[in-house]
Amino acid sequence: MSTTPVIDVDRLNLTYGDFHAVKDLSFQVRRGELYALLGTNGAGKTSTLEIIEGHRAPTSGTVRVLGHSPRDRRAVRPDMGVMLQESGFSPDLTVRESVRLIGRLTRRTDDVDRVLDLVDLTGRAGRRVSQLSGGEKRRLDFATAVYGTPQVLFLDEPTTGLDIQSRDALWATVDRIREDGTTIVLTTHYLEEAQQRADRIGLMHQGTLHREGTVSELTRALPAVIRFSLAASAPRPPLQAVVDGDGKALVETFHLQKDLHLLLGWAQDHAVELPDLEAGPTRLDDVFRTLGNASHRGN
Ligand SMILES: Nc1ncnc2c1ncn2[C@@H]1O[C@H](COP(=O)(O)OP(=O)(O)OP(=O)(O)O)[C@@H](O)[C@H]1O
Repeated sequence: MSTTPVIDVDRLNLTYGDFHAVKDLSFQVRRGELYALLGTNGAGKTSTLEIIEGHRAPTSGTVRVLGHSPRDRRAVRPDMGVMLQESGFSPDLTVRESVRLIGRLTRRTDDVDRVLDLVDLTGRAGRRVSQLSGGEKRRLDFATAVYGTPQVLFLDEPTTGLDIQSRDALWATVDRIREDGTTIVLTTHYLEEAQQRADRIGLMHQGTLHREGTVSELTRALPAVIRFSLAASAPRPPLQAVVDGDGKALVETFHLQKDLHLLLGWAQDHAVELPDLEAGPTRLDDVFRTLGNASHRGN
C-alpha cells in the first residue's frame, strides 16, 4: 500500500480581507481512510474543503490531492467526487438527464442505470428534479460524488435532510464503495455518524486543527460518565457525585468499571433504587463541549 497521502495539506492559510479564517492548518489523509473534518460553527471547514476541492485559492501554504495541485482541474477532477451541500441541478431536467450530465461535467464514465440504482433513484429516473422530495434531491447530490467511482470522495453533510432509512442506505453504499479502497473526507454535524464511521477525526476550531486522532484517542483524555437519579431520602453515594436540584447525579471517572461496581454494590447493600442509570465512555459530543467558546452557537 502506498504511503503517499491522498490529501496533503501543509501550513494552509486563508484570509478574507483582514479576517484570518484558516491558520497554518496541516493534515494528511491516507489512502482508503474515512477522515472526518469536524468543528464548531465558523471553524473554517468549508473554507478548507473549498481549497482542497480546487474551488478556492489559498492565501499561503500548499495542498496536494493525489500528488497534484487541486487547481490543476484536468489532473484531479476525474478522480475526485464531490457531494456539496447543494448541487444546484436544473429543476427542469429529469433525474436520468441530471445523472447523465454529471458524467459530462466531471469527465468520468459510468453506466447511468448503475448510478441510479446505487443511489436508489431508479424509480424516479423520469421525474423532474423540481418534483423530488428533499431526501431524493440529496440522493441525487450523492450521485454527483459516486458517478464514475472516483478515488476520493468529499461528502459535505451527506445525510442532512435524510430520514433514517435513506441515511442507513447511504452509509451502506459508502461502506461498499470503501471496500474498493476509496478515500473519503466527511463533514457532518451528526457526531454519532463520525464516531461510528471515521478512521480519524480532525477537530477544527477558530481556523486551526484543535485536535486530531481516532475516536478513542480523542475521547480517552476525558473521563467516562455515570448518571443516575437519587431520591432526596437516599444515603450519600460512595462516589464523588454532583447532584442537581432534581436529584440527577453525575459521576465523572477514569475507572468506570471499578466505580460502577462500587456504586451498584452500595445500592444493593442499602436497597437504593438508581432510576435512569446510564454509564459509558465519553462521547464525541463531550469532546466538542470542551471546545466551548463564546462564538460557538451550538449545532
Ligand atoms: N466569503 C467570505 N467572506 C468573509 N468571511 C467569510 C467568507 N466565507 C467564510 N467566512 C468566514 O470565515 C469563517 C470560516 O467559515 P467556514 O464557512 O469555512 O466555517 P465552517 O467551519 O464551515 O462553519 P459552519 O460549521 O458554520 O458551516 C467564518 O467566520 C465565516 O464567517
